[in-house]
Amino acid sequence: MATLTEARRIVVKIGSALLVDAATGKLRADWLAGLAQDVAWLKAGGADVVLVSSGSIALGRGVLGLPRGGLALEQSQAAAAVGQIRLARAYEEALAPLGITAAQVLVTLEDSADRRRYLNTRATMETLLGLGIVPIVNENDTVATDEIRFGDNDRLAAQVAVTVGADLAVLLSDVDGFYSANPQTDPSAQRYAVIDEITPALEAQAGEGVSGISKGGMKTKVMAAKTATAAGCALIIAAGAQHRPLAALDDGAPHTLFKARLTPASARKHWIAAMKPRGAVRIDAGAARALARGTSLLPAGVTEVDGAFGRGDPVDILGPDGARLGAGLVRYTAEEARALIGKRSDQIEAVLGYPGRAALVHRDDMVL
Ligand SMILES: Nc1ncnc2c1ncn2[C@@H]1O[C@H](COP(=O)(O)OP(=O)(O)O)[C@@H](O)[C@H]1O
Ligand SMILES: N[C@@H](CCC(=O)OP(=O)(O)O)C(=O)O
Repeated sequence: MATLTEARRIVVKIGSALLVDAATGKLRADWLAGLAQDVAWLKAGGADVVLVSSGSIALGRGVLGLPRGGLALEQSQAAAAVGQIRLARAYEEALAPLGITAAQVLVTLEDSADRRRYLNTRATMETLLGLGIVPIVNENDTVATDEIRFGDNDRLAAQVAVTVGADLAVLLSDVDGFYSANPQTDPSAQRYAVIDEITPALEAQAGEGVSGISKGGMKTKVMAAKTATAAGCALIIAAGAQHRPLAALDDGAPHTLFKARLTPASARKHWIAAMKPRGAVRIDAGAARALARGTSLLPAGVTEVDGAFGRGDPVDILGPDGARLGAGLVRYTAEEARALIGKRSDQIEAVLGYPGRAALVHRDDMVL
């Protein structure tokens, strides 16, 4: 299990109520400065950090002078457009003094449902993290219609955690964990410290939020925990309102930990193995030996390509005798793969007319 200081890649979700003062509609800049220190501390310990931050609507509605209470979809989208620019700037200004570069990433539900967009998002996030940058993710509220919305950043955070293969997600909230009932309305509610398995009975204990500027309450947090833990990512719900909430968590502040059910790598392999193949590549004996040693599949070892697949699609990997060795996500279209049969890596650019990638199927995307 990954605790805060052991985790290698951490997604932290920040709710609107933490970042924006409900009474004034203003950003809580001192709190954000503390959070930036927490991020710098985690990065100094060697972790990659992704922030999923709500607050665009809460910030924007203050600027636009919109009344309290529910907003029409167009109003919240307009508020998000105004608020998001301020939100991104606030993170940039909080992180820059600590030598950390922030990047803004706005996504919709479709970006995780469509495999190519999903793989693209993943590649971009990987590049950003490789450069030491902290991506600040939010839903692209201005373009997302109701049907294609997450609508709450709890589930978005879990999706981001799965996408980047995080081993820990932390949902910072106005409550310090998951209780047997809503503690704001039921004083006898008890906080769970550790949850190994999310049962229907447990799920039924999660209620809506009551704070007014937040979305989803505990229901979406438990749904997020289900998504994350099934993909090998532990999830913590903790209170975020205090100064430096992550340092406080490390000092033993109360929280609820949902344990991961698999490692991120094994969860990914389960996912790949379960996909329906869109084609097949046959490989030679040398390539089969190389794959068994754990290397990626290069075009040089391919002898035949079947099917009409696109980039990122699952394909079967067949041995020289046609026996199925495994499956993987292919990095080229069927047409490109055919053109690359038997080619060395230094010939790829000449064949395709652009540099391309060395591996046809990367070992992280392969299950044997
Ligand atoms: N079983 C529960 N345990 C804890 N909090 C709960 C529970 N059921 C409902 N809640 C409510 O969920 C709220 C947290 O969610 P929410 O208001 O959406 O905050 P955030 O902005 O962090 O997403 C709590 O303040 C509480 O009112
Ligand atoms: N994307 C929306 C966030 C919606 C949301 O989940 O809010 P919250 O419950 O405060 O985390 C925004 O930036 O306002």
